[in-house]
Amino acid sequence: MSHTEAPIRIGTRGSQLALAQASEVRARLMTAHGLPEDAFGIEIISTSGDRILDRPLSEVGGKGLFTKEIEAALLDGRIDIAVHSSKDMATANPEGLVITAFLEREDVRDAFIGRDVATIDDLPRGATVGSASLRRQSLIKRLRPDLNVVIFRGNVQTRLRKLAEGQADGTLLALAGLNRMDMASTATEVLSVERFPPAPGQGAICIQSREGDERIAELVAPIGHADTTVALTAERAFLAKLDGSCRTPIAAHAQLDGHGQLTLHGVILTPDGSEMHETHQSGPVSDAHEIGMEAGRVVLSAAGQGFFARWADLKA
Ligand SMILES: NCc1[nH]cc(CCC(=O)O)c1CC(=O)O
Repeated sequence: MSHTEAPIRIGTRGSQLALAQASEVRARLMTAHGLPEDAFGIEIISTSGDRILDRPLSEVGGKGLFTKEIEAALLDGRIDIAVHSSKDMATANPEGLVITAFLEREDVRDAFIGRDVATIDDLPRGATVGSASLRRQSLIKRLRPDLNVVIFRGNVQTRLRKLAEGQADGTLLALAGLNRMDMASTATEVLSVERFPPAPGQGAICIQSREGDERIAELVAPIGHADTTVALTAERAFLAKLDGSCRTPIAAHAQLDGHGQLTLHGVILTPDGSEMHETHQSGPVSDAHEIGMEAGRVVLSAAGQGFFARWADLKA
């Protein structure tokens, strides 16, 4: 069957993971509406996050790095739908764009990938772990202060190549990404959410469209996932509360109990992992945003002014 209308253009990064996510969105839209594959076009857009590979994400500008160029294409009308990893999105939505839906979350946990050993505990003293994420660097140093952490930038395939080449003894990746690329067997250890709390939004695909584009809003509505949306609302509110005031590592994970209650685990750490402040805040799912804000206030006041000042010293 061939489709006569102009294809709906889906914008995505070109990494294998990004393409897997865009294909999943297309497949879900095809199923939801009985549309053929050629009703959609996939447009690859290169982002600064794909091009700048020699510096940690926090130095290059952090959030927005993997989304800015795709959002510009959406605003310009070069694409109709943007597909992002929610984890890579800033908390402020650009003017003229809206988050149309979050898809049902994949596994939220991080995985350890060891070269010669299977687990973090089995790494020899002083072993090297590669990661570009401040959160992962900090959490692994907290577990194993003896480890040497090096910056690992690039997409999943690049990082796994660096690991295979011996640039590190282990690395950390989102299990969601590995699952989406049928690479779950690459993980040698799956890390629990309490021991290794994930990034806000980890494992959830986000769809963005132009404000007022009702055709796209209607098309996308059936593939949105209500529980994921609630969880992401809480996690992103926590991030928004902290974002303005610091660039310290942040972790957040919201869980629903199936009876209308949500619990958010929110965490901030120093980059060396020596100091951590965390809270669990619960309430009705209808208060997701407020629960996230409250968790942010709690960890901010527990950390105190000195927490951020000390980190400024560390950076200098
Ligand atoms: N820019 C990195 C990025 N953004 C989203 C994911 C994983 C997939 C997800 O969290 O949905 C990854 C790779 C990783 O952290 O291993």
